[in-house]
Amino acid sequence: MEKVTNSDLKSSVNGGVVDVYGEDSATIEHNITPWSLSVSSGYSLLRDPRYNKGLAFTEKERDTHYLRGLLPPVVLDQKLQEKRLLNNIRQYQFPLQKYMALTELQERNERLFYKLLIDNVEELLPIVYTPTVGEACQKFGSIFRRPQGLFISLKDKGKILDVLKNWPERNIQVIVVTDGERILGLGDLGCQGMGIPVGKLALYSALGGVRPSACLPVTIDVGTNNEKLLNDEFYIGLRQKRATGQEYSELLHEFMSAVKQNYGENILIQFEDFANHNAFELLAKYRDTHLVFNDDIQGTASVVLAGLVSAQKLTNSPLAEHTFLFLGAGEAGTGIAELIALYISKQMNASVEESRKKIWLVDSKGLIVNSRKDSLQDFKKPWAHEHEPVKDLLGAIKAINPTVLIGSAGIGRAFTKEVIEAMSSINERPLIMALSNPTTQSECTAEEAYTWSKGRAIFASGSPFDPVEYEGNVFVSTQANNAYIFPGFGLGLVISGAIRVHDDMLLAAAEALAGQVSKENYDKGMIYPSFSSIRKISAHIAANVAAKAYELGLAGRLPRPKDIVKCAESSMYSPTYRLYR
Ligand SMILES: NC(=O)C1=CN([C@@H]2O[C@H](COP(=O)(O)OP(=O)(O)OC[C@H]3O[C@@H](n4cnc5c(N)ncnc54)[C@H](OP(=O)(O)O)[C@@H]3O)[C@@H](O)[C@H]2O)C=CC1
Ligand SMILES: CC(=O)C(=O)O
Ligand SMILES: [Mg+2]
Repeated sequence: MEKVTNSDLKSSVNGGVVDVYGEDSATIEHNITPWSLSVSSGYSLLRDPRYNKGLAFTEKERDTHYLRGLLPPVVLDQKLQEKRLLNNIRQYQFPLQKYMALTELQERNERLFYKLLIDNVEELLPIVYTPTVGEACQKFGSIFRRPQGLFISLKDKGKILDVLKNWPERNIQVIVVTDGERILGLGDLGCQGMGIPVGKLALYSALGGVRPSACLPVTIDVGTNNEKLLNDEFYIGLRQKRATGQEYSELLHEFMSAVKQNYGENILIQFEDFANHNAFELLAKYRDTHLVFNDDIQGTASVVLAGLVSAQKLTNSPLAEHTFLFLGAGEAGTGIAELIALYISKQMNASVEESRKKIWLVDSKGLIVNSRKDSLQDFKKPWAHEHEPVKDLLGAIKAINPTVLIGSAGIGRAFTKEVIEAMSSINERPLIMALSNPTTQSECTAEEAYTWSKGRAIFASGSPFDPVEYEGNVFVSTQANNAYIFPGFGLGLVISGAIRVHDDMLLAAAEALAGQVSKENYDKGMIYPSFSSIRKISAHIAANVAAKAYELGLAGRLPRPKDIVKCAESSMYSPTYRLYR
């Protein structure tokens, strides 16, 4: 097995660009940033989240690093610190208080934050991620304490490269960027969408093992059309309507160019929570020139496909024999539909066009059918099949007889009792996914799915639900959430030095995830593995993605490691404290 060293990562991740900020090559005409390196000690060491260990500094470290007297006498190990923090977090009544406490910890002692998150992932994921992160974004202005991530606004036009240079870390491997227009199913939250890239990148490190210092959250503020926020005195963003058209695309283009110029060819840019009209366009525009990945379109597709592949064990019928119906034909809905069609086409040796025929989508105007084709957005057109118009979901279920129902409309409680009953009357084991986030927008609860289907549904949801007891049986639903995919997917791109994302990598990631579902999981009715083993899962996803990158000739990091799973595992960030000399 090849050992991954920091210098390997440095040269491959930045595409060989080591003089990142052009300081060495700068001529007298170029402006440079006067960054300087210094060794942290004393009071400033305690205030540096990356190196602070709080009460865990040893006696020797306290002597060497001028900490005597700045800490009380006790020395606690990381385990005890973790226990104390968990106790404190559990005392808070409201999830938002827990979110704020965890954010403060991240800002105070980064390694302890990640240790706590990794060791208690099932308990804390709903806090740093959906559903609580949604509430945090809604109230971001009021709870704002210290800025996290990089804010780029219309005011920075022409200066985005300089803004990037203000970020203190140089060896960035992953950027998650949003413009805040479609935050979960909560709509336009403008600049307050920053909670999402921050949360996603926390998962990149905790779940996928990408070093926190290599992660850069970015929010591009082009205004907001959310009147409530525009009138909110605590709103943190630009107080104007959203820029659109040329003004929008020029700013985004400047950003995309500056990122590549600053960090090189191998920087991964994950688009997150853009409204669909921009999301599809940005992906199409940059997928051939940048290492880009749209989490809502592609990551969601991969995670849902994994769940469907894994569910074959419970339904006893191959994917090609299913009929799929979606409520919601946007980024998530059409992204998933397209990957299912690609998967089936490969399985059946059929064309993608042929494979699309068993996949139907409903949007706000009803079933997508041929007679609507002229007025449809481009990304919906492949799904316009020959059928008479059907106005609503229940009508579509009756007309199409689906075996799988997937909710991706962001409309809470759209899977009514009638909908679940209709699915249960057609299928012995109806497969139902309520993908919309946060919990308020979920198409139905786990309890509703199991109760209304009389315990027959195979159910997964975007946001988590507690296990449900129904007629003496306990049903454990799992999360169909792209959080299973993007951390390992990104790690796979990073360790292989990939230069582009290919759809076959999404299939490879889905197969790796499906392969991690155990008999024990199936016995409980789960179609995804438990999040408690997510680092192992991520290593397998990363390995499959990296292997695909090598196979497709898209990997820049040569030679190919012999054991890619081990390579992925050994590349993962560990938050255990280090000793300071
Ligand atoms: N679990 C997961 O991992 C993920 C979950 N999601 C969730 O999926 C949801 C949708 O996201 P996304 O696809 O990006 O959003 P989009 O805005 O791209 O798509 C929403 C779709 O829902 C349709 N819709 C809206 N209202 C209704 C209605 N009343 N009846 C029928 N259809 C309706 C829209 O129709 P029209 O086109 O006519 O306007 C559109 O097709 C969000 O809640 C998001 O949180 C997203 C990504 C990942
Ligand atoms: C999970 C996610 O990416 C979303 O709901 O947008
Ligand atoms: Mg998203």
